[in-house]
Amino acid sequence: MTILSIATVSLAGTLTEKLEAIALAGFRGVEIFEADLLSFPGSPADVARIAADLNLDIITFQPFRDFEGMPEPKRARVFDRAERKFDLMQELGCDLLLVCSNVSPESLGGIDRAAADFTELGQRAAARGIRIGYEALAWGRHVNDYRDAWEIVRRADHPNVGIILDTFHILARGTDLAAISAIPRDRIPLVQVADAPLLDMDLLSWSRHWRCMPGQGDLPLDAFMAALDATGYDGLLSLEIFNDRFRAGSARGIAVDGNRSLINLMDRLARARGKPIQGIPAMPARAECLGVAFIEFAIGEDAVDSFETMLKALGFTKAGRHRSKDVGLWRQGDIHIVLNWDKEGFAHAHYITHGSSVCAIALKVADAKATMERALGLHDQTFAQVVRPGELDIPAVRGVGGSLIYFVDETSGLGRWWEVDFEPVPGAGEGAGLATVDHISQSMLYEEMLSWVLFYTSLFDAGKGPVLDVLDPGGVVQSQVVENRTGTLRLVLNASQSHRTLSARFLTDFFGSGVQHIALSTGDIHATIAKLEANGISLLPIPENYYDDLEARTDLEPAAIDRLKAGNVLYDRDAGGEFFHAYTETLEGGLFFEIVERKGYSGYGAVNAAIRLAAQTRLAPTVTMPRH
Ligand SMILES: O=C(O)c1ccc(O)c(O)c1
Ligand SMILES: [Mg+2]
Repeated sequence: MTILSIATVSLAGTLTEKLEAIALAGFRGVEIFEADLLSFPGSPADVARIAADLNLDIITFQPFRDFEGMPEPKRARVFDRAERKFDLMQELGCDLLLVCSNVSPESLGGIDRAAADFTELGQRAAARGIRIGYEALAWGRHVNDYRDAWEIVRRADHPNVGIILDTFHILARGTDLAAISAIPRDRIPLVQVADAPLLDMDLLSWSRHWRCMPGQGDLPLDAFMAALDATGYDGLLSLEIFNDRFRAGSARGIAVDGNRSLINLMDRLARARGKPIQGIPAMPARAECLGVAFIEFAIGEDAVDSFETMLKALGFTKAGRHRSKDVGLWRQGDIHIVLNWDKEGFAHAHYITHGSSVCAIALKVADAKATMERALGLHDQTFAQVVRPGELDIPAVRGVGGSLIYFVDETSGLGRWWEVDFEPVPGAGEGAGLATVDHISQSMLYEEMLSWVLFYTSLFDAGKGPVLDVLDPGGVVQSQVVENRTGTLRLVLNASQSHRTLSARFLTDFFGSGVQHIALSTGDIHATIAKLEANGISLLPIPENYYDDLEARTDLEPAAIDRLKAGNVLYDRDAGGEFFHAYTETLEGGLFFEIVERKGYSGYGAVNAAIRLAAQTRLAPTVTMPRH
């Protein structure tokens, strides 16, 4: 049966905090890193007790370094050191020692020499009821390939000596996976799992700082899992993630992410092979997002007038009044905006914490119940509040910054949410040509970004784009897209390590992560902008220099450039077509809208982001409006 585990090195905190977070996140096993034990103010037996109380198995003690191929007299000393660690492991109640391949310049190569060392270590370990797992580090001095490690283990020919496969070391070097299926599964005591973004850097730094949870990076983990599955392996799967951000994050949050990432990985494998995996509960497939049903703003009573005025100016019409609460529904094209200033319930709590802001996003899915089931299976945080008679109970999970993501579908009646909850308000305005929500951009803490990438891509049938660096006058902002193939789910996640970027200042002003901008689509950006301007909406002014450069680097006619300039419209193009976009000036609270027109284009205008950020910074250099 598959047992999920994690190495203590993956998390922040003291050893006790780590163990508690690991147990709470649903892991059954833990790998104790030596450094965590050395800094623990108690005996190994104390650690064993804490783990037992938490119902955690200490599956491995690691790493044991620079063992094989040492010349005498070092060789004798290495065996003495191993015996000391066996003592410690017995106290710890752990029977598997991870030996990683030797990196010492003093070590001698030679497969038979290494094999002989492992035979002897196996004999000594067996006398203590201990097993040895040999792992090839990608930067090992003589052994850096799992195929060589396996040959050594095979020749050592001792039942207590096996091979530990670590996805990072194998995939980072692009090692061929075919040889995995030739390893008997009972010779693999442990498989360590880690992902990583593709980076052009030395293997050691890449491994020690940039590993991440499966699904957060770019390594071909599905191919590895398929090769491993061919051996029939169904034992321990342990996350071993060296990552600077995770070490600075919350142990509990990162541990939950880890568990979620493994469940998601195994769910992918189960689907690929068409057979469930023992020990991993089956769950519905990733949900297809069919679009944004509505965006809900929690606002103060005193802000209702100004918000409604702004929505009107953007071309929205009041379409409904909530039957029992201070909530209004506004509509334009297929865009629905809910304004909530009720004094009770979730929205109010959100307003108290964050000020006027987006408190919920409702997404259309094929089956809301199945989506919720998957969310539960992934340990996503579900949400429920008191539902008054006559109101719909819309299933929801917690999203970025404590906001909600609602799921509505067409099959369960949830799709008619507005008819149930709202009294229609007659009359329709002419609108400004805005048709759909194109994308939603969320700003968050740098440490959170990978968590939300995993959250979205494990729950929804969506992928992630590359991490882009965007220059803000106050620093660098990292930007990553989460989107599905049809473009019905498009999110842009932003975070920065500087405190002076617009994205970071949004977090400070807003008391947390959240929606910073909403992009609305139009079929004719020039007509839409003319309407908005006539309605008194100020668009973000774009400097002349931008248009001079655009003229120099594109084949756009001068008249077309003049038109863009007049409307403060930015331009981009890709293989699919053209993109036009403009921004409203920033509203109270740091939120703004983007107006976009896509003509076959599938990106987000990232080349223009620095221009936009500089323009916004010029308009709002340091002070922001009070929020309450
Ligand atoms: O970076 C290291 O030294 C190291 C140690 C132990 C491991 O299991 C590993 O994968 C890497
Ligand atoms: Mg490892």
